[in-house]
Amino acid sequence: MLIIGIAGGTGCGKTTVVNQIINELPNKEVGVISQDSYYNDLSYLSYEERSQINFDHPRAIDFELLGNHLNELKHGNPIHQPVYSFVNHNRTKDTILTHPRKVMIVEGILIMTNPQIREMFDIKIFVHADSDERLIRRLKRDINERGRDLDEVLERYQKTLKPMHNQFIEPTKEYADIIIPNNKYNTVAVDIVRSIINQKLA
Ligand SMILES: Nc1ncnc2c1ncn2[C@@H]1O[C@H](COP(=O)(O)OP(=O)(O)O)[C@@H](O)[C@H]1O
Ligand SMILES: Nc1ccn([C@@H]2O[C@H](COP(=O)(O)O)[C@@H](O)[C@H]2O)c(=O)n1
Repeated sequence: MLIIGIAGGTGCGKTTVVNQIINELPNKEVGVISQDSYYNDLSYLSYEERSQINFDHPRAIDFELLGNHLNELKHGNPIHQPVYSFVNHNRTKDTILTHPRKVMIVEGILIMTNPQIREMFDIKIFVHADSDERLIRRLKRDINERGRDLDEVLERYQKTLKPMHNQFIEPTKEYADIIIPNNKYNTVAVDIVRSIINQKLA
């Protein structure tokens, strides 16, 4: 199994790049794991308490479960990937049965901050977009898709997102084998990653 980690700040376009990469690849051969599925289970907190959590700090992620799941997949076993609700700030009761594939892509802002997880990646990719571009995209996406309003996104950006990005996420760029510039759609970089995957699948 080839495991590809794709990191980068919020709004840099990780999900979009992953979708572009897997588009046109046989879906029985490539699987995707999202770090968002591995936010800690916060069922013991009220909604108000959950909304105060710093979701951009590495301790917000259940890396133990993510590591166990990647190990299971490596050993050929299926996993039950949790499903996350951004609206409720919590895991749902649902899971997605995820089967091992020849190529597994793991994407998320913090996946390269954890040494054990980082070591599991055969290829490490960092998607870069400038912070103003990321903020604009994040605003539009969170308002349209994640049930947020303007003040909420801007307050989170100033209080946690920006400092956490600078402290934890941006420094992981140094671990990357490939950095994808993504201020604009980057079809050349996507084609290169897809051809690496095709070589593995051949
Ligand atoms: N290169 C790009 N140019 C313009 N908009 C983009 C680009 N890549 C992604 N987007 C848009 O930005 C938003 C955030 O992208 P997404 O892939 O969800 O980022 P991430 O997963 O890194 O948070 C989405 O609405 C997406 O359509
Ligand atoms: N309940 C939550 C949990 C996380 N976030 C934000 O999601 C961002 C990571 O997801 P991307 O798709 O943007 O990579 C992260 O910056 C968290 O602030 C949230 O808003 N609510």
